[in-house]
Amino acid sequence: MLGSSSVISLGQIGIGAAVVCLLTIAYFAANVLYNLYFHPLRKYPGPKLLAASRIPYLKWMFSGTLVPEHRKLHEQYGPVVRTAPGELSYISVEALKTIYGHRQPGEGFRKNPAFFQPATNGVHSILTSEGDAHSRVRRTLLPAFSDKALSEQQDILQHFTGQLIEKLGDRVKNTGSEPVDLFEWYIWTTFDLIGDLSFGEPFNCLELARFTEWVELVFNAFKTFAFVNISKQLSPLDKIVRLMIPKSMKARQDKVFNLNCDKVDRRISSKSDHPDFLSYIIKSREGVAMPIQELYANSTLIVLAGSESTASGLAGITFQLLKHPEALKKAVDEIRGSFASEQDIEPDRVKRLPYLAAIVSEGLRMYPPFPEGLPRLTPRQGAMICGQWVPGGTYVQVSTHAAHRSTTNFKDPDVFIPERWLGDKEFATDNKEASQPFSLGPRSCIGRNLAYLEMRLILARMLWSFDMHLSADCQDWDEQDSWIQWDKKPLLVRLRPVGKPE
Ligand code: HEM
Repeated sequence: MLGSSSVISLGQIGIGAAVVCLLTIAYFAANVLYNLYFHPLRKYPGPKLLAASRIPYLKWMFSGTLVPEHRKLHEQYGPVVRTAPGELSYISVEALKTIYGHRQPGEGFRKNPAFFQPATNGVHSILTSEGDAHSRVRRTLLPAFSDKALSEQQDILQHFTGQLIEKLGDRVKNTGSEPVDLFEWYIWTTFDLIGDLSFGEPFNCLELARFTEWVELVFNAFKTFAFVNISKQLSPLDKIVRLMIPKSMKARQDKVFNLNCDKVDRRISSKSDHPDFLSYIIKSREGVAMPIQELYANSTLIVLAGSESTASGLAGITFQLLKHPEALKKAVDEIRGSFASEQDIEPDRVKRLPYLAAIVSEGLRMYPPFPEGLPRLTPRQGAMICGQWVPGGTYVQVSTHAAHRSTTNFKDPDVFIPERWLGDKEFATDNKEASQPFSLGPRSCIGRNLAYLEMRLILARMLWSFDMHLSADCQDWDEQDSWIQWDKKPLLVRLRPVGKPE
């Protein structure tokens, strides 16, 4: 009796499981059919596989190959491609202006909330806040990035650039022609600088010529964000996937955040007049110009946003320059011909060197530090993009690298030609506005002028002080995967102090 009832119940379980399986298959099949034949984006060009399901897109995100895949898609399908069931990618200037440009009345293009999470204390930073909250934070932070602030911060920039040159000089003296990993040295410099500008104290990477604990903890933070983003898109399995993220990762995030809070507290109580970012936010009469929890969130974000990105840009520009001897010679001639001594290489003067400006623009076009698109959601009421209607709630983006490397925007897009930024007639048809490494509009990079100045000053002093040769095994250095930022490899370069015989 007992045996037969358990057989029946096993049978019932089997039937139940089969029904669940069939229903799941039917749900997915109906979803695929809807995506292909009834979805409002069905008429947009793109491969059927991408229109049917988001899985191939997530696979590219996971494997770090979004950048080359987007480029291939735009080469095959044109300026707009349906890259997932509810997602469109663009490469034109018109799309850039519509999606990221200044807000029209009404609800604009929001950052995709699935991708942008608040800081560890649950408070949104400038990067993740929206609407009026974002405008208020941006207004409060802007004085710290103004021209006036930048000119007051020049000594700090000079100090760390000088330290980089001095330490590299010592290193070359001790190890001779052994190549150095310039990316590593650039990142130590930009971290020290951003630490000093954010908290009034550097991270001491240059001093010790290595990553210090704090920097090691936050280096590659964007890679972690990329994997959290992927997990969030696997709904309804996202909760299970997130359970698989090691607890140590969360503990690491908390530790960094708490260390930052201590640094901010120390800086506020120091009452120092060091011209760092906080000095423009701490007002002696009114106290601090934003709630303290918001200040913690923003200080942490600024260190993350302003360190690896600038080092990445510097490494990309140096790589291109060393691969192109003619451009390198012109840059060296301009720098060594413009100054009488190293002390004369001042931020105000490097800003006026046209060839240096052109190599920075061209280097960032070829190797934008954030090469993927910046995802946005269309407003609820929908929007016209490039003359075509896009329904509300659609994911849209301009794929940065694909736009920078498209023949519809640039002649010979894969060739490093600084002259295209100097009015060379051969490149008169270039669509220069399509190169936007800092994005544009109200959410564009607030640290753009600082980053430009930092990169120009460091490059000028490197080219003044050293003859540089790219190591033979780094000729394909820029072939890299990406998880929000490039997954950088060591940039091995042999340095010889100028004037020193081989
Ligand atoms: C070459 C170096 C840099 C590049 C290529 C770069 C690029 C960008 C891009 C593309 C965005 C837009 C992000 C989005 O829309 O989601 C952005 C935003 C931002 N960047 Fe940068 N950045 C660089 C350096 C810096 C520096 C040095 C700082 C500060 C010290 C900084 C601070 C910020 C902040 C605070 C935002 C958020 C702005 C907002 O949402 O209003 N960045 N950056």
